[in-house]
Amino acid sequence: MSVDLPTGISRTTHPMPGVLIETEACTGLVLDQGAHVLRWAPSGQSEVLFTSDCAVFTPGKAIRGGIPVCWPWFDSGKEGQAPIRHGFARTADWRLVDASVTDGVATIAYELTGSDVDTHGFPTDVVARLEAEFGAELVVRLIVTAGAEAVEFEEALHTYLAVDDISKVRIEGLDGDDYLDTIGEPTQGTQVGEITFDGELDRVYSTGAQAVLTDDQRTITVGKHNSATTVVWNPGEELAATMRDLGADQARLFCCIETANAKEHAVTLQPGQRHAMVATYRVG
Ligand SMILES: O=P(O)(O)OC[C@H]1O[C@H](O)[C@H](O)[C@@H](O)[C@@H]1O
Repeated sequence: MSVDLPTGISRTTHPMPGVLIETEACTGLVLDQGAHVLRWAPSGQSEVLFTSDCAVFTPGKAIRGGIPVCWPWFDSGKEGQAPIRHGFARTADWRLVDASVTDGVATIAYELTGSDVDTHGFPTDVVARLEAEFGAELVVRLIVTAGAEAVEFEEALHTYLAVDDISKVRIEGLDGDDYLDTIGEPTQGTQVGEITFDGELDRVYSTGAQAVLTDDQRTITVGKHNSATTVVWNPGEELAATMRDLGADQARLFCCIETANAKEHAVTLQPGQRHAMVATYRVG
């Protein structure tokens, strides 16, 4: 099915096939691979999403930046059983099914079903839909509809936010929330006050709250709905130096705040049931 594109939305092949959004409110880019939102800049703002200078744009390879969609598993899965780390969705080719501009807001919708990809044993009749609304705010919805059988999955909108200098970043909103620190042997903790960064940080928070990131330049608010997990990640210079698609100098330029349902917050749907997880991004 080919989708008619209204003014403000056009096809692109750079850096991979996808759709480009150019409206008065913002610019943006979504790639067909992974239904991957790679760029969003509201008018008057610099790019909100980070992309590594060393990111690899090769079909079938994960992309270091933007908003990778992790589904139906997060990391190595709830019990470490995932056949593909972070799931198959982020490297699969999704189908563009809708594109519209209403009241200056551009909306893009992609779908992925079991006939589009090797699901590695995950039920093939489950449908994943990614909707992204590009305006002065960015709204991203991951909507999953179960097929003929009950299904359990994890999910994350693995968002790389561009920051000026990670050592100056503060994240508010998670004070008092429990987390699993996944560096080395996992340990439980409870957040006290703001999150700040001094080297590698990798935590899976149990929380339904919004997170507010501030650096010297601006504030980015990540709101959410139907999400019981927030993952906060920065690899720090040492680990980043070992990652071919990142590098030591890039680690200070981003912070991941991931709207998710992972680990004990995995989602179970009964046959035919639907679940929509929503992340919203606002700069100011
Ligand atoms: O390198 P990737 O597979 O893209 O994963 C990148 C990161 O994703 C999440 O934030 C995990 O919590 C981290 O442990 C992981 O390193």
